[in-house]
Amino acid sequence: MILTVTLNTALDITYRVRSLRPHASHRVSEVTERPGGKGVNVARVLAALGHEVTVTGFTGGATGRVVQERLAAVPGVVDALVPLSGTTRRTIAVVDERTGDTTQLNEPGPTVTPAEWSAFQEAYEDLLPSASAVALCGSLPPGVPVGAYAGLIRTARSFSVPVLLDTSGEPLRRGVAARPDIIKPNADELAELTGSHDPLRATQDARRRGASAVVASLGPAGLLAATREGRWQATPPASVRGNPTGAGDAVVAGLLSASVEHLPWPDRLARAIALSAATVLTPVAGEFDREAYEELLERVTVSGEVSAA
Ligand SMILES: O=P(O)(O)OC[C@@]1(O)O[C@H](CO)[C@@H](O)[C@@H]1O
Repeated sequence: MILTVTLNTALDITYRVRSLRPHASHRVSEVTERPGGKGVNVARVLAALGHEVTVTGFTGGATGRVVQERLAAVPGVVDALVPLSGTTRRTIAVVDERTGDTTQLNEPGPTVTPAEWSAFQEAYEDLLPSASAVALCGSLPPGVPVGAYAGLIRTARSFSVPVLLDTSGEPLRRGVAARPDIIKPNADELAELTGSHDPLRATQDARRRGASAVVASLGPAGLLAATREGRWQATPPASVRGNPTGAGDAVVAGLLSASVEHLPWPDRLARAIALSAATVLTPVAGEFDREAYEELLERVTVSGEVSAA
């Protein structure tokens, strides 16, 4: 199975409003609720692609129960979430129907006690022997040490399980130094990590800092990958309009799915960018339009060069 870790799970609430304006009161035309947090979205996409997936991280309180009930209804996803005395957070995405823009409000999440953090690390070690790959995704809730991902990467390596890290800020910086197999920053996260706003330089710099492969998601410009095997850029056939929440999680799912199938990098990137674009076309994170995905996969462009041996 593929293991996804979401330490800060969430109940993702999406509101659609006619037109979002600061200082105004709004009527919500549609509300959707989904189990979320980045690794949960990754798991839902992987399961839809036919992979066996186990979800771990923390869950607690009434919101946590809703997240678990909703997850139980997703075929192919096994729930291995660790209980928490605090309450799982909510995130709110507000979609402006007029412009299609999305505004995201993410709660910080519940405080994790040292005993709960230890319980999680034990559960994680028990899951690793059955994992073909692990994805460490999203923000850290209060109480979890800032070097948490670095530690989880080292533990995965001791079990010879490849790791993809998708986070930001200091947890990303420390995680990169622990030498993950893949990181997937967006342009801002990459610039914050390296201090460079030139994506080409920044991806190379992030590799020098410890990541074996760097796949930067550059929004409508697609994906830029720097790996040991070579460098590539993957672009969708045309820019797609819709809800971008979860587009990065679909990239992670595509990369993991293709890497456990041992596909070459250009195929991994093609799958990732097609899934990401197909996710933008659906109104909520963690879901994608399969027909659109298959059609986009035929038309994505991957250009680049293989490194000299
Ligand atoms: O606060 P984090 O952990 O960085 O991000 C959380 C989150 O906004 O990311 C997903 C989209 O990628 C949403 O489903 C989710 O709630």
